Amino acid sequence: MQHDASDRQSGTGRLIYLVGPSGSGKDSLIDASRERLSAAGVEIARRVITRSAEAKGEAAHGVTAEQFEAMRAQGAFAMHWRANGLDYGIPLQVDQWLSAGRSVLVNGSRAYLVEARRRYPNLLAVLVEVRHGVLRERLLARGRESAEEIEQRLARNARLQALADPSLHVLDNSTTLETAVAALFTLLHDEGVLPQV
Ligand SMILES: Nc1ncnc2c1ncn2[C@@H]1O[C@H](COP(=O)(O)OP(=O)(O)O)[C@@H](O)[C@H]1O
Ligand SMILES: O=P(O)(O)OC[C@H]1O[C@H](OP(=O)(O)OP(=O)(O)O)[C@H](O)[C@@H]1O
Repeated sequence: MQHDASDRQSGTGRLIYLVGPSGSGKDSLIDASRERLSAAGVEIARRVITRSAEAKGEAAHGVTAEQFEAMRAQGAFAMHWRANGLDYGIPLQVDQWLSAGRSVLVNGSRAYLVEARRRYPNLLAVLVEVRHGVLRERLLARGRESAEEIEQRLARNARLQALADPSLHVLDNSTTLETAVAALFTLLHDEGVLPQV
């Protein structure tokens, strides 16, 4: 089924497009917010990634490159991109949720933000940031990537930081996850995604 921009905006649901460098804590923030988001009626998109299912700390659906290409060719993705040597896809189900008036949180890509905004003009772009130096520590502590892959992620971050988009709402995750979760919910209330309390 083909969708155009007006189809994607027809519901009242809001796309919450969460971005930030690899290692800034997007997955951790999503996991720590999952129950509260669900209770508030916000859906969380499950990413499809060409990363092995055994990879630590990942709630995504791991597929082979061939499976990903077959899914893409069948139109299974609302959005997809390639980064860090991996393919990432966001299931088409996101569009059904939005059309039904449900807000949806997506773990997105900064490099894909312009295209995401073209498709979903009303999206809420949220940037998870950490203080200088923390990123390297977090990536090393996560222990999922090799030293070379970590350096590539840090270099990608340095390139993408230079393109910072002023419309991004910044959430700091340099301290505790609880602080970042609280900041996310404050933002969702302030932006009208969730009712004011
Ligand atoms: N506020 C925090 N304090 C300490 N460690 C954190 C915090 N947030 C995330 N981490 C840790 O940092 C690493 C990277 O987090 P992750 O959620 O995988 O980042 P991303 O999804 O952005 O790549 C993980 O090991 C995670 O446990
Ligand atoms: O254009 P960028 O903003 O750099 O984003 C590129 C990709 O990296 C991030 O994934 P994730 O944090 O899961 O990366 P990882 O594979 O290193 O965990 C993000 O969710 C994107 O899918």
